[in-house]
Parts: sequence; C-alpha cells; structure tokens
Amino acid sequence: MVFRVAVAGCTGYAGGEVLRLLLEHPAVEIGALTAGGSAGSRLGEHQPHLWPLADREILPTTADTLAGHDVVFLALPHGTSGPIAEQLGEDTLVIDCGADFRLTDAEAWQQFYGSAYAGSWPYGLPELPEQRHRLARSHRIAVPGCYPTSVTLGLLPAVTAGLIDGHDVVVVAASGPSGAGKALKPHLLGAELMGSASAYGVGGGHRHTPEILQNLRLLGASEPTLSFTPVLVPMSRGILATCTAPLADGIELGADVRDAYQRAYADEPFVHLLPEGQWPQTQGVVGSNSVQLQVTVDRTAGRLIAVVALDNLTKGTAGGAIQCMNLALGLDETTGLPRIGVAP
Ligand SMILES: NC(=O)C1=CN([C@@H]2O[C@H](COP(=O)(O)OP(=O)(O)OC[C@H]3O[C@@H](n4cnc5c(N)ncnc54)[C@H](OP(=O)(O)O)[C@@H]3O)[C@@H](O)[C@H]2O)C=CC1
Ligand SMILES: CC(=O)N[C@@H](CCC(=O)OP(=O)(O)O)C(=O)O
Repeated sequence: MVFRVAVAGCTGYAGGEVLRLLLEHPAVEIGALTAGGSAGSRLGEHQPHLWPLADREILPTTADTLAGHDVVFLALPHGTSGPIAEQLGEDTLVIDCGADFRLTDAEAWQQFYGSAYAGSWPYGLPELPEQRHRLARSHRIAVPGCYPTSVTLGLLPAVTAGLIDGHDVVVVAASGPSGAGKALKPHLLGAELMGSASAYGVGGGHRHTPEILQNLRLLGASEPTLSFTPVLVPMSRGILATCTAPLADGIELGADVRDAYQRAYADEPFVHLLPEGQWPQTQGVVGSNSVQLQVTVDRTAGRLIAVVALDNLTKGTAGGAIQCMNLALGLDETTGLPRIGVAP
C-alpha cells in the first residue's frame, strides 16, 4: 500500500527535511506541497537538494490544498498549525512538527508562548514508556522540540531506574542555527554566527523548559527542577546536550549507571549508547535519525552526567516525525530512516 502525503511548510528547514526523507521512503507518494508567501513559486527555488521535486508548484496552505491525503505534515510557525489542523478530516494522520500541541498544561503554554492554548496531542517520542502503543492508534501527533528530544533521551534511563529523582537537573545544550528556522534573524547572519558561540534564553526563559519538565514528570520524577541553557554554535545542524543531575538518595557514587542505560536502550533502533570512554559528537549523527549518548558519574560532584548528540532536523524533527508516521500507519518503525550519518 502507498500512502499519499502532503507537506505544509515545504520551503522551510523542517519541511525540507521531511521531504528529503520522504523521497527515499518506499511506502509514500508525495502529494501537495504548501507554504506561506512562497506559494506560486517552484520548490527548486527554495530547496535545491530536493531535485526530483524541483518543478513542483508550491500551493497556499489551506484546508482545501491539504485535503484528500492520508498523511499531512505541518512544518509551520507556532500558532499556525491549530487552525489548519481542525479543518482536516479526523481520519487524516496529521503530524505537527511545531509546538502547538506539545504541552498538556495550559498555564505553562500561556507563560512560555503567550498565545491561546490549543490543547495537546499524543507526544511523538516513541522511546517513552508505553508511547508506541499510543502512537500506533493515533491520527494526531505532536512532534517534540529538538532540545526536549535530546534531554529526555539523555535522562530517561536515569529517571526510570531511580538513579536521579529529577531535582536540580542542569542542561547546557549547543545547537546549530538551523534549529531557528529559515526566517531572517539579525543574530543569525553569517558574520555574527561564524567563529562565535553564544548562550541565549538564559535564566529559565527558553520555551523548551516546560516541555522537558513535562517529560521528566512523565518518566516518574515527582517534582523535577531544571536549569536549561541553550548555546548557539557555528555548525549547520546538530545538538550536543550535556545533562547533569545529583544522584538520588541511597544511590552510591560507584553505581553502575551504564547498566541502566544499556538495558533501557538495548532494543531501540535509533538510540545508541557508545562504548565506554567514547563521547558523542554531532559529526557522528548528522543526516541520520540516530541518537548517540554516553553516561558516567562525576564522583567529585556526586552527579550523573549524560551527553547526547542528535541532528536537530532529523531525529530532532523530521526523522522523529516520520518514525511516528511509520508507527501510526502500521509500518516498520525504521522504514525510510537513515541510521548512519554523514562525515566529515
Ligand atoms: N528547525 C528545527 O530544528 C526545528 C523546527 N521545528 C518546528 O518546525 C516548524 C517549522 O520550523 P522551520 O522549518 O525551522 O521554520 P522555517 O522558517 O524554516 O520554515 C517555515 C515554513 O512555514 C511557512 N510559513 C510561514 N508562515 C506561514 C503561514 N502564515 N502560513 C503557511 N505557511 C507559512 C514558510 O513558508 P514561506 O517560505 O512561504 O514563508 C516555511 O515553509 C516550527 O514550528 C518549528 O518550531 C521543530 C523542531 C526543530
Ligand atoms: C537554535 C535554535 O534557535 N533552536 C530553536 C529550537 C528549535 C526547535 O525545536 O524548535 P521548536 O520548539 O520551535 O519546534 C530555539 O531555541 O528556539
């Protein structure tokens, strides 16, 4: 069976990555390609790497242009997905790459996004406990933010095994600028970006903070606290997240944390615990849907340290979205998804 798929936001980074992966997917046919102001132009003007679709005309993003598809990916700015999604048939599988339906707490949404709360959809991180079942029956899926995917996978085994209780979690995560989207932003001009690294959203203000806390609670942390600092670095793609937290009461400094991580991820097709002594690098995952991680205990500080690398556009957005699509359509979860990255 072949599923007909539309992509809204096809000129952007996330939409472009969804299309790159769909072009190699054996069970889909690419239908409508839509965007905003670029409607009327050809895809090749915006996404030169997607040459098989270069001549395709970009349509406006409306319920009409997106109707008649088995699957619709929404890769649109925050606040744009809700009004479109509610006009799409309930039988259509709608996968939102944006934040509109990720948070279950309306107050947290209001505080961090400031717009009307649209509700929540099943959360598109299959590696969470019991989540594959939920996604397999769902017609609506909210793809996680790229930082929350990295931090959640970095700490999942530690929280579920009770090695940390979720208080005093500190995360510093470096990301390439593709995470910020294609729209022009003065601090993302080449001259400002090249050769420099800069922290942003410092002091608890980044909108991924409530999403990470939501995930830590879901994993069993009763009252998690988080200090999250993202850092912009000059590489096109990739996230390297360093996540630390104090060992829970009763956990000894010599605890075998590696064993918990090995058990948690032994059967995961996309999450790879590196051999002891090797630490993740973004270079190892770029262009793939793989996550590489390593864990240890800093005995001087009494803290667990997990380091995670992923490609923000692949596992962090489009690859994760297609992994969820596969589950929801009853396909093998790994179909069409690269596991090996591009190097150098
Ligand atoms: N980049 C990343 O690493 C990640 C992105 N995401 C999410 O994916 C979504 C898209 O992000 P990204 O691709 O980075 O952003 P881009 O700015 O690169 O692309 C945005 C896309 O949305 C279209 N668009 C803009 N405004 C409208 C509108 N009013 N109506 C219809 N289409 C519109 C643009 O079309 P046009 O060319 O016509 O303006 C473009 O195709 C966002 O919600 C983002 O949060 C999620 C995780 C990671
Ligand atoms: C480098 C950079 O700017 N990254 C983005 C996060 C990208 C992401 O996951 O985005 P959404 O939650 O918007 O879907 C940011 O910090 O806002």
